Amino acid sequence: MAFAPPRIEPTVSGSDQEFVSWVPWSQRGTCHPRVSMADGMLMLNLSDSASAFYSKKSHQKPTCQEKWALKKAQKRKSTELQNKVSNKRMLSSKESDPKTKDNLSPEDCKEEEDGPKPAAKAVSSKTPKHDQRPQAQPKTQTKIKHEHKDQDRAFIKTSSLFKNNPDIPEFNRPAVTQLKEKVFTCDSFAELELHPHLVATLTKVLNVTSMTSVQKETIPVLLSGRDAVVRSQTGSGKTLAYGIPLVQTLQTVRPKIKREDGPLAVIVVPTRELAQQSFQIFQKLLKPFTWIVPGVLMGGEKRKAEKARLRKGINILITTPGRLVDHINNTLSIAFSAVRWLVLDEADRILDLGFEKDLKVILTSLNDTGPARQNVLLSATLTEGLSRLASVSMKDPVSIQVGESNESSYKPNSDTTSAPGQSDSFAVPERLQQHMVVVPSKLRLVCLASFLLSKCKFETGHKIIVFISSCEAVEFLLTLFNAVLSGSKANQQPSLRFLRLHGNMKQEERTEVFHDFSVCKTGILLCTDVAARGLDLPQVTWIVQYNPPSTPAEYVHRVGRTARIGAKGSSLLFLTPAETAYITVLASHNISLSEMKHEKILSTLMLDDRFKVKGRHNSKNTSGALEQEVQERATVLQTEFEKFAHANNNSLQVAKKALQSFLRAYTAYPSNMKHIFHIKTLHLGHAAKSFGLRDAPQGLVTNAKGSNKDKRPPKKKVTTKQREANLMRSEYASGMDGVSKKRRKVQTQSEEDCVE
Ligand SMILES: Nc1ncnc2c1ncn2[C@@H]1O[C@H](COP(=O)(O)OP(=O)(O)OP(=O)(O)O)[C@@H](O)[C@H]1O
Repeated sequence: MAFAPPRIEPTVSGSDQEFVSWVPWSQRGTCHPRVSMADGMLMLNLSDSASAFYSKKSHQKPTCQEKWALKKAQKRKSTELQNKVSNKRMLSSKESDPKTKDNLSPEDCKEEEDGPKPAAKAVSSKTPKHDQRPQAQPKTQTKIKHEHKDQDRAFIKTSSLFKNNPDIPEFNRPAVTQLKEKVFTCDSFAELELHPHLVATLTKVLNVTSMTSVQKETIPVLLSGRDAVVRSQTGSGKTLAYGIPLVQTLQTVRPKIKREDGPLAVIVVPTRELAQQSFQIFQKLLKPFTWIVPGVLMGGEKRKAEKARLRKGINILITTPGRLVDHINNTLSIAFSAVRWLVLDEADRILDLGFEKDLKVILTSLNDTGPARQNVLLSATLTEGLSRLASVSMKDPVSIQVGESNESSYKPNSDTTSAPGQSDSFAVPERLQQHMVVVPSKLRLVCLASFLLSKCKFETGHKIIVFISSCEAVEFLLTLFNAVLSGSKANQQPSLRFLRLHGNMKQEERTEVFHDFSVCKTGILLCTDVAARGLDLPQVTWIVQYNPPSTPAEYVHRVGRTARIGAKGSSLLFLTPAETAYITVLASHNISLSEMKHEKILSTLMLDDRFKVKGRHNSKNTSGALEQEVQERATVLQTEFEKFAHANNNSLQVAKKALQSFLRAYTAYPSNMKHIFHIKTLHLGHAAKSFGLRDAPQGLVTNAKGSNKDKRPPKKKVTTKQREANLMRSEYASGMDGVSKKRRKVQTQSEEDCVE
C-alpha cells in the first residue's frame, strides 16, 4: 500500500503567537493557506481563518506522531529566535551600535518575533536551515522574557535600568536652625482706622478678620505715607498688606477719583497669572468704592483692547513690566501724571529676569510726569538686587522684615541692606515639611512617576505642583504621563489628572489652566517657574522640584506654593548623586531638608499591577525578593515610557526636544552653582533615559566646546548670565512682538551655543 509521507505543517502566525503543528492532509478542511516550499517540506503560513480552523479542530486529540512533530517544531522555532537575538547582538557590536545585550528594547525583541531586519537575515542565513538541533542558549536569552505582543511590558530590561548607576554619596546635612515667622496676630482689622466699608469687605468678601504679622507691621507704615521694603515668608498675606492701605488712601481722595484721571497706582508683577490674581483681589477690595477702577495689562492679551481700556481710564493699574513698557512706547493715551503709588511685587524677581531695563523705562516715565509718589517693594526673599533697586527708586524707605521674634525688624531708616549673611537667610512656612531624594539620572523618570502614583492614585486629596526646567520638558511629560500613568479608559475619568502651565502656551489656555487648577480639589500641575512666584493656589499639598531651581531664593518661592497662611504642606526636591552639594547651599540659607529614599518611592509600584511582570508569581516574603520585584516593575514602567517615546517619529522628536531643552537649562545655572550643576558632569545616556530615550541622541553637543566640529562662522559669544536671563525672559515674555522677537533672537543664539 502506498504510504504518503507525513508532511510537517507549517508555521501558523496568529496575532500574538507562533506555533507549528502537523495536520494530515485528510483533515485539512477548507482553509486556503499561503503556500511556500522550504526544506523540502510544504510550508504553510495560515491566516486568522486558519487559526480558527485549528481551534475548531482542537477537540481532536493529537496522535503521538503529531505530538512529536509539534514538540520538535516548537524547539526549532525557539532556537531560531535565540539565534536571531544573538545575531542581532553580533551585528550590533560589529556596527558599534550603542545597544548592549542589557538594553535590547522590547521592540528589539518584538522584531525578533515579527521577523528579522534584512541585515539580521543576512547573518542568520549563515546558519544552515536544516540544522534544527537545539543550540546552547546564549546568555541574552536568560534576560529576555517573551510573552504575547499585547503583553509587551513583559519584556523587561532589569539590568540596564539598575546597573551602572553612580553610587549615592554620603552627604552632609548640616544642622540648621530654620527661621520662624509667626503668621497671625491677635489684632483685628477693625483696630486700624480704615473705612468701615473696607473692614466689612475684608470680613464678608475676603473672609479675613485678624491681621497677619506682615499686615500688622506694614499697613500703618503705608498709611502714614512712607516708602517701604517688605519681606515676609511666602503665603503670609503681603498682597493685602499693600492692597488695604492703597485702597484706604485712594478712597479718601477728594474730589472723588474719576476714571479719566488715569492711573493713581501702578502695581508691577513678574507674571501674567500673578497680574490676574492681584487684579481679582483689587476687584474685591474695591467693591464698596465703585468709582475707583482697577485694570490689568499683560503680555498675551490683545493690545488694541488694552489701549481702549486705557483710553477709558484705569485708576489702579496692575501690569507685567514688558507690557507696560510697550504701552509707554506705543500708546498715546497712557499718562502717569496722577500716579501716587508704585508697588513692585516680587521685586527681586523683576530684577532677576533681566527686566532692569524695562524698570528703568517705567521709573523714568513715572518720574518725568508724576507728583510725589509712595513706593513699595515686596518679596519673600530680599536679595542684593532688591537693595540696589531700592537705592534708585525709593525715598528713605522703612524696612519691614517679619522675623524670628515676630517683633518685626522694623527699621525706620534707609538701611535696606541687612548685615552680611543675614539677608541670605530665608524663612519658610513653619508647617512645611521639606524633603529631598537622591536619584540616579536613569531612575528619575520612574521615580517621579511612582511618587505621583503614590500620592494621587493610592492616597486621596492631593493637589501637586511639579516644577520642571523647560517648557518642552513640561509638554513631553504631560503627554507621556497622560498616556502611561493616567489610566484613563474610554468614558472613564482618569485617576490621575495632569495639567500644565508654561510660557509657550497661548494666553487663553494659560488663563484656563490657572483657573482650573485653582478650583480643582485634586490634580497635578506640571509647570515651569512661571508658577513659582506669588500664585495663591488653594490647598496644594505637595511641591515637587523635579529640576532644582537656580537659586535658593527660587527654591523658597517654589515651596511657598504650599503651606500658605498657616496651612500644612510638603515638598520634595529631586537631586542626582552629583548634585548633593546643593543641600549644603540650601543649609547656608537656613533651609533644612529630610531625606526620602528613592527605593521607598519606587516601592509604590508594588501596589500597581499594571506594571507587574506578566506570569510572575508574587515575591517571596524576603526583602531581597521584594527589591527584585520593585526593580522589575520599575523596568516595566520605564519600558512603557520608552515604548511611548519611540512609538513614532513625532513622539521621538518631542522626547529629543525635551532632552535638549533640559540640557540647555542645565547650562544656565549661575556661575556660583556651576560646581554643582555642570553640564560636563551629566551622563548624556543616563539623562536620555529620563526622557524615555534608549540612547543619547546623536549630535547632541552640550556646550560650545563640544566634540562636534562646527563649520559655521563663529557666533557672537553669549555669557552664562545673558543666557540665563534670556531663558528666564522666554518664560515671562510680554508676548509683544517688538520685544519678544528681539529677545527670541538672542535666545536662539544662546540655544545654538549650548546645544546643536
Ligand atoms: N489676615 C488674613 N487672614 C486670613 N487669610 C489671609 C489674611 N491675609 C491674607 N490671607 C490669605 O492668605 C493667602 C496668601 O496671601 P498672599 O498671596 O497675599 O501671600 P504672599 O505673602 O503675597 O505670598 P507670596 O510671597 O507667595 O506671594 C491668600 O489666600 C489670602 O487671601
